[in-house]
Amino acid sequence: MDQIKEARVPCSSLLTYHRELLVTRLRSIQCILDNLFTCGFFCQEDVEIVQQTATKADQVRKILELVQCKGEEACEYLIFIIYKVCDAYIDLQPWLKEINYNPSEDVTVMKVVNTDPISRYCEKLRHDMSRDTSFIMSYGQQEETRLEDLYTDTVMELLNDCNESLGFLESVDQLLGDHAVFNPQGEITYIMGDAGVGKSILLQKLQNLWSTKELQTDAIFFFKFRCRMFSTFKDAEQISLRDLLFKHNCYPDHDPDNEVFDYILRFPEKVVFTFDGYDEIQEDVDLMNLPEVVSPEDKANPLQLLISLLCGKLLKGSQKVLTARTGIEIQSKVIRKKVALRGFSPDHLKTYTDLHFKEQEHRELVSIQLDASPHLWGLCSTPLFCWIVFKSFGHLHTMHDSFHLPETCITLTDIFLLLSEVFLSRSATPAPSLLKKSTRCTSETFKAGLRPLVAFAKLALQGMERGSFISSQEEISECGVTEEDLTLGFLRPLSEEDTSGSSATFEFLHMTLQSFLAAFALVLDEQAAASSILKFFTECSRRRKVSCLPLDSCISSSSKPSEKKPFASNEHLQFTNLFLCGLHTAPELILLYEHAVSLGFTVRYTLCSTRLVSQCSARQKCY
Ligand SMILES: Nc1ncnc2c1ncn2[C@@H]1O[C@H](COP(=O)(O)OP(=O)(O)OP(=O)(O)O)[C@@H](O)[C@H]1O
Repeated sequence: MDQIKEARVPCSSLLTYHRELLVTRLRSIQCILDNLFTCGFFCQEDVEIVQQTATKADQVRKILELVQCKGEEACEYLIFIIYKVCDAYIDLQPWLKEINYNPSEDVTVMKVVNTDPISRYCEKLRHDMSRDTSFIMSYGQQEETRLEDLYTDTVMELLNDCNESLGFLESVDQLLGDHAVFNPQGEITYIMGDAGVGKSILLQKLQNLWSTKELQTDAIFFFKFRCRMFSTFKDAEQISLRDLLFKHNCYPDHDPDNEVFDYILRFPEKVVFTFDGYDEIQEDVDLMNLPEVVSPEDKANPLQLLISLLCGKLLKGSQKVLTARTGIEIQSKVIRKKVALRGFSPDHLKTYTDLHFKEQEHRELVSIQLDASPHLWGLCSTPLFCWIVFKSFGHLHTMHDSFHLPETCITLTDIFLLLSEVFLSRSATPAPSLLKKSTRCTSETFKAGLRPLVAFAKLALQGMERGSFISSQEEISECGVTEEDLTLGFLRPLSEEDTSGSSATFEFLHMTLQSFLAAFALVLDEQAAASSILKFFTECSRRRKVSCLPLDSCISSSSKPSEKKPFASNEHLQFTNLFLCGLHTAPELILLYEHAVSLGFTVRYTLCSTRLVSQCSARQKCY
């Protein structure tokens, strides 16, 4: 052991011998100064001497000079700082390997505090990411569930460029790995799936795993975006890549020299991006006529920045995870790996049931009903619908001591009517007493909740018509939704990162709920012309063939869609159409119509039922 110690090259000699390399590669001077000062090797005057030196290279020269004057222990400690804060001194890690650096026992007991802006920023990112992803946002502003208490794996099928199966992904932490990569040149991991199948939650899980260092990746930066945010900027608005990353995620503190952004530009492979909901992009910017963004210093339209990032024209080498609804085509040459989400398998559903219901008795009751109804079972393989069904089970139990869904409750329209009933009953019914539960009376709940229901439905329809999933406070008030109504659960607040504006904005709990309520509004609208109820049918048949997205126009010269579309996909409109079909037979609606008429509403029930049935009977099987 002593012999090994004697054989060591003194650290002061190493600093002399490799001086030139250190001068060119040593960055993050402040962290070195902070630690040398805290450990007593440098006094305040030494620190000031270094800080007053003009250039970075001269500052390093000064540090080396001073450290060498302080003796071998100080030199050894300097190298130890470089070794310990490896993220900040990434350029010097090969050098440590080259000199076969191994810290001595004496130095390892000394403390090194990481005050490097890059490492501090990574810590801040992880901290914020953990805070933002630890809960599943649900039930308006009132209830939140811990992600770890409810997250259940879903079936994740790996596909090749021809959409042939390459097997299944076993767990989310392997998502960024090399398994099933069909195109190593591509940089996008593309996740697709139907509405409510769990794409956003999968990303949330991925982000949460990264925040706790459980994800298999050496990425130290993680930026998350919802694609719809890119459509909320004004056409002429231009921002820099730096602002896009920092203002819409988290800002680096104490970084006067812009070291964090420089680092990101130098090491893009250390960055992971998630872009959720590519189908939600409103393509009303003429991308073909915008100049390509290739310089990270240039300001550009945010949508253009997004496309440049996805195509690898900006931050080439960074890893991108992109989600979109099934049916959105993206060229294979930019895709590295493709994953199709297929929802809960029977085993997943069992796990989810166990997580959702704490009482064994409840679990059994739910399982019996699921087993008895293949249709309900089918709906529950989609996590969103499963969540609604289970919430409704819970509601029925709390309010009415019943644990049975009505026999009719097997279509998606029924499920959303039940959800609406659950929401509306929150204001209509007083808190249930422990001893005496009220009797469930659906029609009474709907009657009592007609005013807020009509207001939410109007808001949903207006959003659909102007092509938006986001509502401002003013729009909400204009439709007659009150402060109190907001607590029912139909809407949830959007975080500032998801929008470009600063005032409060809201979205419906899920886009399918907006589609459902829009259908509701269509059948209740007393003003609109009779033909308007079918307007989305016409819209959908007109748009069916258009499926190109901005990414296509960026990476190839594919023809530009001829029409201006409010959304890249019109699935939300199709949902509305299908809900219209479903609604016309719902018994709750018949009662509600009667009530609405007695209150002076003119409703189109008869009209819509006759017209829609003839138009859509083929499509309404499960709606
Ligand atoms: N893996 C999961 N474990 C538990 N619950 C889930 C899971 N996936 C989804 N959910 C439930 O379903 C709801 C909807 O999921 P999510 O928003 O991720 O769907 P989506 O595929 O992104 O839908 P869309 O395409 O409409 O945006 C979640 O809020 C959550 O309650």
